[in-house]
Amino acid sequence: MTVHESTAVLCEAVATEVVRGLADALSRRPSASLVLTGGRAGTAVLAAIREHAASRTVDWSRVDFYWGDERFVPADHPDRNESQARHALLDHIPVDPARIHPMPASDGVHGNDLVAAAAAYRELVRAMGQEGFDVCLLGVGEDGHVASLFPGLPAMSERDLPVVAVTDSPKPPPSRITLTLPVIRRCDEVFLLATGSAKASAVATALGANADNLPAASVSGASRTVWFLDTAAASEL
Ligand SMILES: O=C(O)[C@H](O)[C@@H](O)[C@H](O)[C@H](O)COP(=O)(O)O
Repeated sequence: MTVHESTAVLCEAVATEVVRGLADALSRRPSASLVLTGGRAGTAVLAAIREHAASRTVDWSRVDFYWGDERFVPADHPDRNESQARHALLDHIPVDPARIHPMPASDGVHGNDLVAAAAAYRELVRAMGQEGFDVCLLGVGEDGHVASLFPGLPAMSERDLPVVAVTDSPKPPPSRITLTLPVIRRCDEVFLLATGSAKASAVATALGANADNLPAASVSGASRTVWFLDTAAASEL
């Protein structure tokens, strides 16, 4: 766990760790993979990566970009995590377009068929085999959700399928696609992001003795799990 005095300092710290993790993976393999998250903190981290001095040390053309979750809305809808990620980072670094793997939109090849769209992304993730993603970013919600895994909802109980459809998200919009716990737990490094006093209760619960099955308390990386907090989000620890 690391605590930072401001969101800007937190984002710089996360950017440093993401760049390090990707560069390390690329030193060992032909490609690396990064799972992006939606939300304000997740998007601010992407902008920090864009501005980061060491960002140039990463051969971005060898990085595969996936999403932890996505809102099932039209591709040009402002709610799309993909649009926000492209604006904050992907449009500004030398990526290989074929290595950007957005979750389907509701006006894509699967039309408004959320189940088919989730199944298509499931096959994409399955094609990775048993190897996990290298780095996974997860914003933490006020209720302790991560990705589109919400407390007590069915997606939290999925232990087989790596990707599922969500139709009952308490955080609008209701229809989403999300990675599930088993595939998140195969990620090598998981970085959880929480800023602001509204997250303080969820953070304290997730890191406390009675986390139960809070989604944010249920995820971990295969080799490393780091909580990045600002002082407000850490204020109830
Ligand atoms: O698609 C989404 O809504 C996000 O993936 C979601 O999991 C988000 O990361 C958290 O709700 C935190 O969002 P904030 O950082 O905006 O509070």
